[in-house]
Amino acid sequence: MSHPLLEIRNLHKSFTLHLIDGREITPVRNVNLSIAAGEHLLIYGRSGMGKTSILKCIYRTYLPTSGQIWFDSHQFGRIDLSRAAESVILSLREREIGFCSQFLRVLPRVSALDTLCEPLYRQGMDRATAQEIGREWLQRLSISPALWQASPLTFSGGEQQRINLGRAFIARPRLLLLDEPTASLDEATKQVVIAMIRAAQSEGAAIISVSHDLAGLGAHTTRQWTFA
Ligand SMILES: Nc1ncnc2c1ncn2[C@@H]1O[C@H](COP(=O)(O)OP(=O)(O)OP(=O)(O)O)[C@@H](O)[C@H]1O
Repeated sequence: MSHPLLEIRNLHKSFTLHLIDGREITPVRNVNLSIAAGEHLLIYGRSGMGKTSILKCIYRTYLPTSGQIWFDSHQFGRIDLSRAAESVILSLREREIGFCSQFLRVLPRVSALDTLCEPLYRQGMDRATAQEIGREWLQRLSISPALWQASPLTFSGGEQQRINLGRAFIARPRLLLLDEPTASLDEATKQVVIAMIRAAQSEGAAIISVSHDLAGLGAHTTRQWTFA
């Protein structure tokens, strides 16, 4: 592999279950993996094993219990995401690392176009330019123009999922973390999403997907890792 963009060493994540006698569980135990630009790694494994928790540790939604997550940042050089300051993490999320969770968090009364463009607004891009890019993405995502000014709150599950993915992709992050990107999509929509992921990969993004879709998405990944 060429020089890794991300390198995880001995990652552990434990949770204390305060509501159940303070018991501790450690779903993420001694995880080591790395990924280079232009690669797509698929993490596969039984439900509840800790796959999503790995993505959340990388994105720092979760603070790792121990281990290191080295990221080769454009802005900050090689940096350990498990120890980086909050301000650094926020800046990386704005410019270098995208995350698509399984569920879209929608603000009421905000249109699909603005929901999609929000990562560009946050970068300081002017609204007209951002919306031009946003409209291109809505087209690419096969969202009907009749829905562009509507709130995604009223959208179908598959439409919400596409807006959610678009938000992760629109700022062209160098590292994309995708949690079940093809779940709950019909075949045609799944192909749209797979094409988007492949395009990001060919533009040099490193992608880590957590997915049960070995036959569909899995066929387009460069590596698969069974997490057990
Ligand atoms: N914030 C949290 N607090 C307590 N326990 C948690 C938390 N997040 C995850 N867990 C627990 O950690 C374990 C792993 O969860 P995780 O969501 O990472 O699994 P997964 O492999 O992604 O599952 P699935 O394939 O079903 O999405 C589960 O037992 C879950 O209940």
